[in-house]
Amino acid sequence: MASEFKTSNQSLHFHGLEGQGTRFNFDNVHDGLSCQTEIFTDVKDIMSAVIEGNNACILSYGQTGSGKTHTLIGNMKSSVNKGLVPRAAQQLCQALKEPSPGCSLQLSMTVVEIYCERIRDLLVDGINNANLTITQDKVRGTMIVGATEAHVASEEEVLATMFQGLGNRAVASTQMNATSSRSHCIVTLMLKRRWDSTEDVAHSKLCLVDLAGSERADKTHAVAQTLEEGKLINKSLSSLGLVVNALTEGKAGAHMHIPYRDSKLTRALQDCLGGNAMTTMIICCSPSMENAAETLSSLRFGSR
Ligand SMILES: Nc1ncnc2c1ncn2[C@@H]1O[C@H](COP(=O)(O)OP(=O)(O)OP(=O)(O)O)[C@@H](O)[C@H]1O
Repeated sequence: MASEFKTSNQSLHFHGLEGQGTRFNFDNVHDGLSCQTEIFTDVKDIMSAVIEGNNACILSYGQTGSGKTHTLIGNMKSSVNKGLVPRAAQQLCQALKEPSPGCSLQLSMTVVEIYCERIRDLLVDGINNANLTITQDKVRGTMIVGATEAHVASEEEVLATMFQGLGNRAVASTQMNATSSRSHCIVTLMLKRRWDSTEDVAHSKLCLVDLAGSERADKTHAVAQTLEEGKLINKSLSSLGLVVNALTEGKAGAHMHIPYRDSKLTRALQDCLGGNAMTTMIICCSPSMENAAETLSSLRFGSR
């Protein structure tokens, strides 16, 4: 049985559980009939910000199987159903061809995952890179030390690199999704701008984050390793929520400590979440009544 969603452009009335239902307001709300082109339109300001030199982040949040990877990657065989990463790649690669006068642009990318609070470079095989560290570079901002940086110049190169990385991602079969993502996967597209006359450089980046599923352990029938993974996933998602809360309250005027260092996820995304960076979180929801409790929890997370 399906949960009941009544949606308008910016609000959603969710009536999946007992009671009167709950209304949520978001910048944009899409139902099952929306296509990927519409979702990309919602993030067009983010794309402009990155091309103009700011950092940005798009996070895909939701329980396992709710469509996070679908939203970011989509169906490559159909131009209508391509996800956000190929669309962002296309737009950034187009920008490479149209630099401002006296300026040149270069694009590079990293693909990493955070699995059980350990950062792994997905662009190399093997376990030697299984616990990379994070540093704060004076010029480039938050960096993952030792992550392979691939130079890319076309959408095809971005996608080939991304799929090479995704092939190495940690997945497990849970009761809710046969190939459930058990890690947070971060695809970072980095734009370097260089002025010919002064040789000055400026960096901006877009982090596209496929978060691990926010499921409850009892629903997935998780045992041992999967259960431990689940606990760490939930802990890091909760840290993300606390950082988002602190940033929102900080904007309201209070001088808040932002707990970026409480998880690898928030530390890795530090300069794409706060300051002048633009952040969009996409909350993916299951239409099934069976998942109503998770859906409500995801909607509450997104409305912080
Ligand atoms: N809006 C959609 N339209 C068509 N198919 C979808 C949609 N959302 C999800 N799916 C399909 O549902 C399945 C699960 O989706 P997906 O892998 O994106 O979930 P997920 O949230 O990333 O799960 P996990 O956290 O377990 O990795 C996939 O086969 C995907 O193609």
